Amino acid sequence: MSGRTPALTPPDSALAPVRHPDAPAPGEPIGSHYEHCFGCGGEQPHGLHLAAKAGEGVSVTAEFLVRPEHQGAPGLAHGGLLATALDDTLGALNWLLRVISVTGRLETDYLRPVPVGSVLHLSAEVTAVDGRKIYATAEGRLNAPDGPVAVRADALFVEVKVEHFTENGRPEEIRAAMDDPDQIRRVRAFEVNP
Ligand SMILES: CCCCCCCC/C=C\CCCCCCCC(=O)SCCNC(=O)CCNC(=O)[C@H](O)C(C)(C)COP(=O)(O)OP(=O)(O)OC[C@H]1O[C@@H](n2cnc3c(N)ncnc32)[C@H](O)[C@@H]1OP(=O)(O)O
Repeated sequence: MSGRTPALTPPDSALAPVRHPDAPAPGEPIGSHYEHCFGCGGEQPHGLHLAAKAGEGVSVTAEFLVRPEHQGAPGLAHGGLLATALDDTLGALNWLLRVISVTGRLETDYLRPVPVGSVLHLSAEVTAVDGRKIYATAEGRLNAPDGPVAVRADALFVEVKVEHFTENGRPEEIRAAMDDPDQIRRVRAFEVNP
């Protein structure tokens, strides 16, 4: 059973998404937006270590290996964690639009259990843009890009300014991020957005 609520249906005024001219080329790794991100950061020992790549149009793909740390039921991935995988893959779409946005709403369908040891092959694409609202969809397939669909999601991301992070985050982490030249470089990538 799956269906999209009205809040996730783009209005008639919504536009088709436009790939930014400086978006990473199809197949190019996108890299983590923050090394301590639970979804894609390299500095989170129990994190998903999600590795995303740019796709065609305004789309991305990503993979993650389900490890014992990710269990909910014995031998199976936790559902909230699978939502994290979908959410983080959707977040990588920011690099295709060159817009900073955060999840406003995420609706997830769980279609099959995901065993530990599986590789979840994720894909996400922006379907429409209406002002600051970015409508997107994602799915995760078991063990191959054309494997059975285990999870899927519809989402609304909302464009924000960098102050969303600097004004709301805990000062310790904000200071550390500001002192990290790699982090500043990642944020600067968005400042060229027309
Ligand atoms: C030096 C520092 C370094 C910083 C590092 C920067 C690098 C970062 C780069 C890239 C980041 C990528 C991150 C990826 C990680 C994966 C994604 C996540 O997990 S993000 C975390 C989870 N999400 C939140 O924590 C959002 C919490 N919510 C909010 O902050 C606000 O509610 C927000 C921004 C979503 C909206 O608040 P408003 O005040 O700005 O705007 P309003 O007017 O409320 O909404 C705008 C439009 O969106 C609709 N909208 C908002 N929320 C909605 C909802 N839940 N359902 C339906 N529509 C919604 C509204 O109805 C409105 O629509 P109408 O313009 O009136 O047509």
